[in-house]
Amino acid sequence: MAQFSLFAAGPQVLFDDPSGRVVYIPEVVPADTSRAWFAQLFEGIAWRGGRRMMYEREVDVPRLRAHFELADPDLPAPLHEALAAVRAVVDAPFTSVGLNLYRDEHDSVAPHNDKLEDLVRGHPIVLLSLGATREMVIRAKHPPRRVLHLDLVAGSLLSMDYASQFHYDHGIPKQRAPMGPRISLAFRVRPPS
Ligand SMILES: O=C(O)CCC(=O)C(=O)O
Ligand SMILES: [Fe+2]
Repeated sequence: MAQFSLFAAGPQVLFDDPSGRVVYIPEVVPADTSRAWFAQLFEGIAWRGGRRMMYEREVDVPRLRAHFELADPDLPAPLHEALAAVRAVVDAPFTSVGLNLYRDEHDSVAPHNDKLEDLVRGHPIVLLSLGATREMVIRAKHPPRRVLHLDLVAGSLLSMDYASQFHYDHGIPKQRAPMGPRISLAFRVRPPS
């Protein structure tokens, strides 16, 4: 089971019950480090757009993405360092990192749970935020439909356990106010393919 081994600025347990455990941990990465990682990843990653079907129409995925296996010998240096920072706080044998780039307030990720077939039971998904602060909405799938609005600040971690993916959706909604770019790094323990 994943365990927290070190609490930088103090974790905020958003919920921890049979429906799942979700914990926000601010200030895990110092501001100058998270700025440097952001700049290196923003410039250095081969970001990909995507297409998906929506209401029987193909549309752009409203953000850019990238993905690495953590065992990749070509893993970019900031991702190595970010993995070490995450592993210092969340003790799970992460195997992959998914990167999302929200270019501005128009980019988003629709409410979803992470695909269970991409996750090993018992291990959390951990999101490390860089760049602009964006709001995450976490909403229970079943009544009473508890809703949490959470600001994901640069340098923070959000850990969502496996069970929470059954019971909650999470998303990053579009905003009206102008926003700078944000990068999130989603560390996962994926089953061997
Ligand atoms: O950008 C985020 O913090 C959330 C990303 C996410 O939910 C995902 O990649 O599955
Ligand atoms: Fe997700």
